[in-house]
Amino acid sequence: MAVDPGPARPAVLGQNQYGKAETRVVRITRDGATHHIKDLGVSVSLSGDMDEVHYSGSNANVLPTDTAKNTVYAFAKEYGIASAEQFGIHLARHFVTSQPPIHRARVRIEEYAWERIEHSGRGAHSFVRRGQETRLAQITYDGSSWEVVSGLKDLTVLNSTDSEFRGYVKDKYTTLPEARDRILATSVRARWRFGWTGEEQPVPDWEESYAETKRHLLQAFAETYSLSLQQTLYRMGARVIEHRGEVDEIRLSLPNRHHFLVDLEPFGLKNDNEVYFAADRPYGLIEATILRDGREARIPVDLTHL
Ligand SMILES: O=c1[nH]c(=O)c2[nH]c(=O)[nH]c2[nH]1
Repeated sequence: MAVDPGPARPAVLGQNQYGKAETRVVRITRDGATHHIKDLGVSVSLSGDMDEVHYSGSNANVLPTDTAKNTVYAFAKEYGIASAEQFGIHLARHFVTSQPPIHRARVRIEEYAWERIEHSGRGAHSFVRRGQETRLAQITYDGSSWEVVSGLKDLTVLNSTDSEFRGYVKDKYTTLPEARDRILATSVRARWRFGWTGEEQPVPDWEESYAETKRHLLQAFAETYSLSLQQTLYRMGARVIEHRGEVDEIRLSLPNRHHFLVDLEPFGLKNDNEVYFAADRPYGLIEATILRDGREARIPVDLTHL
């Protein structure tokens, strides 16, 4: 008897693939007080004998996309991330050789590069994202008086240790575990207003002032042992006011770019503060103005429109 060819299909399945896109994995490797960071967005696309899941809904050949995500995290722990290419080769080989229905795996990786923040504090666990910031300036003149506000946005920084968050209010909706050693990461958005209002006063060296203000923001971030992002924010602003006499006021808007430890216990692996999931939203948003004592606050509260 001839094999049943199944129902005639007027609509035939063409190319198909599936997987988990943009798994954000941050791998910290600790070499004593010197930390190394790898930060990747990994997208896995698998294809092979996948007709049935489309035609009949049978999942018998389907490795869940959730498993693809878990594999990325588990491999980051077990094998480390020497390079994006090596990590991708490892993953692609795993999917094709361990699952007979999967014939092809494509792994696309975006790597976000970090540089160390040079500073005089202890440890080497402070990083700034390469590509860096956009500089901003706003100048206002009414015929007699000047107001200059400078600033920056998208200056992304990360401390892989020396950050805690504990002792906060707990109500019946609080589930956040206290953290004694967490990653602290943010994209700095800042505006600072100069005391200079007119030509009779010496004009600040704008280029030097920008470079130094940025340097102080970075150094304060790197050198503060953080009990909260609020405390770090205050230290960043205060350091600018303390060191840059030309600046009267600074406003900082700091998104708390949460990095959650991945639970690797289900795979029999211990996560010793090594593998993190970098969440993009929602994020905490911590904002404040720091003023030279006696000066007036004039920078708008909402920095998005300045
Ligand atoms: O530094 C922090 N400040 C907070 O106010 C806060 N809230 C939260 O959930 N995590 C954090 N972290």
